[in-house]
Amino acid sequence: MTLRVAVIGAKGRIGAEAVKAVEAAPDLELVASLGRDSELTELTDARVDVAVELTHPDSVMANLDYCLSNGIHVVTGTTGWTEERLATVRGLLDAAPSLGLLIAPNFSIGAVLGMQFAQKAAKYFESVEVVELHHDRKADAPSGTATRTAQLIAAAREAAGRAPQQDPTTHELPGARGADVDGIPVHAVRLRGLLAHQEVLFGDTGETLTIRHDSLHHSCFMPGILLGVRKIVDQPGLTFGLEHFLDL
Ligand SMILES: NC(=O)C1=CN([C@@H]2O[C@H](COP(=O)(O)OP(=O)(O)OC[C@H]3O[C@@H](n4cnc5c(N)ncnc54)[C@H](OP(=O)(O)O)[C@@H]3O)[C@@H](O)[C@H]2O)C=CC1
Ligand SMILES: O=C(O)C1=N[C@H](C(=O)O)C[C@H](O)C1
Repeated sequence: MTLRVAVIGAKGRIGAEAVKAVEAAPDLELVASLGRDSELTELTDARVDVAVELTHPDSVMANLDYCLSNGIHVVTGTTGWTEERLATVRGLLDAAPSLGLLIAPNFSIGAVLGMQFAQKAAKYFESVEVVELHHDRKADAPSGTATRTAQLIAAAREAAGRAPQQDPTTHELPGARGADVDGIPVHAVRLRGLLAHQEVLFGDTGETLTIRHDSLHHSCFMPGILLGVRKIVDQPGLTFGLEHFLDL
């Protein structure tokens, strides 16, 4: 069956790449491309099966509300997820139990593997810090990927019975030690010329381990997006993270 797909945020950096990827996929049909000035009713007019939502933290909730209230599955990579927002989308899904929603902090297979490796390493090291580096037009900090990575590391440390990291710093300029995500310091670099990069630094007596991933072109996110589109139609409810659709 050919899936009827829309891209919301079709003129953006990742959205424009997603348009090309969907058009090139033999089992998918691009039936709508929406920008900031488009009407969401275009989605229902075009009888969309799956919407790929790649916009902005300020607009994602309204887009998901429309889709999930109108029988459309969603794959989104937009950032800005909080517990409160997740509770809202769970409510929308409860009212539409046949629909699926994939929220993927990162669609790149390498980045997902990097997060998994970091989660695995977490219990073995006393110290850990996350450094994410992105292009200078990024709307949010820290990145969705870094936030998720830190959350996974913190959960793995807690499950292993590791005490929170001690930081003896008493004199600092505000921000010098990064953001605190569940007890893990996360540092955000913004630099023209970069795309999306992350280093997870682990340290313990006499050794360090660095897990680094580099996204060099937006094409790296496309296999994950296409996988999400194909899988989400058979996966009702909320799926958080592309790893759930991979054989890891
Ligand atoms: N999960 C992942 O793997 C990835 C996630 N991302 C995330 O995706 C999001 C988009 O990133 P990026 O492409 O770099 O950002 P861009 O700013 O390049 O693109 C966003 C696009 O969405 C459009 N837009 C804004 N509001 C709406 C709306 N209400 N309806 C429709 N379109 C809208 C913007 O229009 P206009 O140009 O008029 O403002 C713009 O074209 C970010 O949250 C980013 O972090 C990015 C890369 C990978
Ligand atoms: O804005 C971006 O570019 C990216 N956003 C996502 C994030 O915040 O983690 C994914 C990737 O890092 C690119």
